[in-house]
Amino acid sequence: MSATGIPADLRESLTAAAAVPTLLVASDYDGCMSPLVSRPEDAVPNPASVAAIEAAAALADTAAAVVSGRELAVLADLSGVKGPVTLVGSHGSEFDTGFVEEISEAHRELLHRLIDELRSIAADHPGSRVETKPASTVLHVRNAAPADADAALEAARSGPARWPGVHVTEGKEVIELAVIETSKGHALDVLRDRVGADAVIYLGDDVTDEKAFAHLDSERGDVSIKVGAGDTIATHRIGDTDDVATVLEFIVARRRESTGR
Ligand SMILES: O=P(O)(O)OC[C@H]1O[C@H](O[C@H]2O[C@H](CO)[C@@H](O)[C@H](O)[C@H]2O)[C@H](O)[C@@H](O)[C@@H]1O
Repeated sequence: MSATGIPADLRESLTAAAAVPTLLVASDYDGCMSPLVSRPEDAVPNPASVAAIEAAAALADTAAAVVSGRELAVLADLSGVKGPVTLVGSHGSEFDTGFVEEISEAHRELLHRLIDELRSIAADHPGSRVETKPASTVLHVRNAAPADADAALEAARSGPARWPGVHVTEGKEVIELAVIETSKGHALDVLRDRVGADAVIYLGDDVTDEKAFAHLDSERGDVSIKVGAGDTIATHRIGDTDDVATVLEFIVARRRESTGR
């Protein structure tokens, strides 16, 4: 998609948002800034998206953020995105100042039990693997044969996902079990308040991004953009990670025109 290929209604919404006094532009990482790949540690970002989000953050009265399910330190490492872009990890619960909810000893103890349990499920289903993060653990089945993937996910759903205190999110070829509640929507509220944004633009592709979309309001000028297929409450949709770069570049160009810098 070239800039001229951006759907007319989305161009109109982005142009209006780019003209507000203070703007926040935020994107998800995996599936938006970075194409989905087999191994989570190989998820490198699209350089054009990195350049555009950094350019947005450098503009007057404009803030930019990447809000990801990744652990914050891993997000910083993998994305290579530099300040003044704000990075938020762990599905909106991990800021550079720490977690929005304190991770207690009881949380840590539960997390260890969850990791042990998911590792034992993964061992029984070839091709699946376990990712660990400070407040959650993820069972990945992208590289498992379909029957193994289904069986591994079902074992997690009917087992540790039902334990008390466990917060479950099913994403793209994953089930994630967290010991605290997470919300990208809450993260956007915090960022909006922090910078006093008059409008927020957010791009996301996965289930946890729906919580972010739910905190946006097109009536007040916010723009929600779903990337790829799947049900969504977002008001706009684009195709893939290349389109994300195109949209971010379009926002920067329009914002430059409207701020005159
Ligand atoms: O909120 P996001 O930035 O989109 O992070 C969501 C999860 O992304 C990662 O998993 C996904 O991407 C992997 C690499 O492309 C892919 O292999 C996997 O199937 C996807 O579900 C990450 O590993 C998770 O920790 C994030 O929660």
